Amino acid sequence: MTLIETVKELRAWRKAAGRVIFVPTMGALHEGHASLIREARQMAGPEATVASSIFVNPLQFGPNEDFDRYPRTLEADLALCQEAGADMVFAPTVPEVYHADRSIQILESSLSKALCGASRPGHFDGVCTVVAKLFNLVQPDEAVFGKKDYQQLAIIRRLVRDLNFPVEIHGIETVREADGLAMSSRNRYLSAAERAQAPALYAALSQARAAWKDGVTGSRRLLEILHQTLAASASLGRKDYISIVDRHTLQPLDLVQNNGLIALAVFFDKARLIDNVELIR
Ligand SMILES: Nc1ncnc2c1ncn2[C@@H]1O[C@H](COP(=O)(O)OP(=O)(O)OP(=O)(O)O)[C@@H](O)[C@H]1O
Ligand SMILES: CC(C)(CO)[C@@H](O)C(=O)[O-]
Ligand code: BAL
Repeated sequence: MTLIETVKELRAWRKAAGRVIFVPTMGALHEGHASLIREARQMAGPEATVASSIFVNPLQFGPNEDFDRYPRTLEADLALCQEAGADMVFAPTVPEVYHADRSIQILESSLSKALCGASRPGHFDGVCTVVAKLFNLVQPDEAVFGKKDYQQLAIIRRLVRDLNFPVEIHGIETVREADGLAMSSRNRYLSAAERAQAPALYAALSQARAAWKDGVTGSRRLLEILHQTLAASASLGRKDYISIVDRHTLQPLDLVQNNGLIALAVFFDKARLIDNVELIR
């Protein structure tokens, strides 16, 4: 596996790389990331190249967010990438990616207004800007993203459509701990007591999904079910949002016939955790 840290080296690598499948990350890698890289390896077969990136993107963090203390574990990350089947990892510094006097960025004006985007203003503009830059640098044929960050996946699909990036986007199922908690780099911020309560998020989402499968289609009732479970078993959590939306447009739904998404974000002190389930027949 090759480690590349500069744009110049990356450009040279790309000329010889053939078909590329790309997995962008912010590092602090876990089994969720490993599953994306393994999936990319599967898609690539022996012929194509699997590339990953590790870059904590300052543009997508708000002024009071955790950019400075975001975990940086490069050595362990490289070992995980190699074990999962990556051929190349691009791990640039911030000045390598952003010119100090940069003056152009991407703004998303629709899908980013709800869910996480509502409480993280500018976050998805930062994500779109860095993903566009990474796509221009790595020039992948296909790219793989996790459904844990469902809004991000929907916005990346829109980015590719609206700006004509020749990249096929794949969404991969969320990998969970044995007790249901969605794996996330930010789970390490949880205290023991918070970690014990955090599986309640997926338990509540699963209960609402089970009720929907049993015929409850009204969002109001589904949200009541969710809130009841969370009130009973996640007393340390503070809701940021819990919403039922169309899984493509991310617009709120009153009734869910098909193609719904229940998405939530809950703060446990320093850790803001997100999770979601699809309501698909
Ligand atoms: N549990 C998971 N299962 C599947 N994919 C995941 C999981 N967690 C993250 N991903 C995906 O990995 C990619 C990189 O995400 P990122 O590096 O932000 O990881 P993260 O663990 O979600 O970190 P954070 O806590 O910052 O959200 C994204 O496409 C994201 O959706
Ligand atoms: C897509 C991404 C790598 C852009 O910084 C990041 O938002 C992430 O890790 O999900
Ligand atoms: N996985 C999304 C990256 C972020 O929270 O900034």
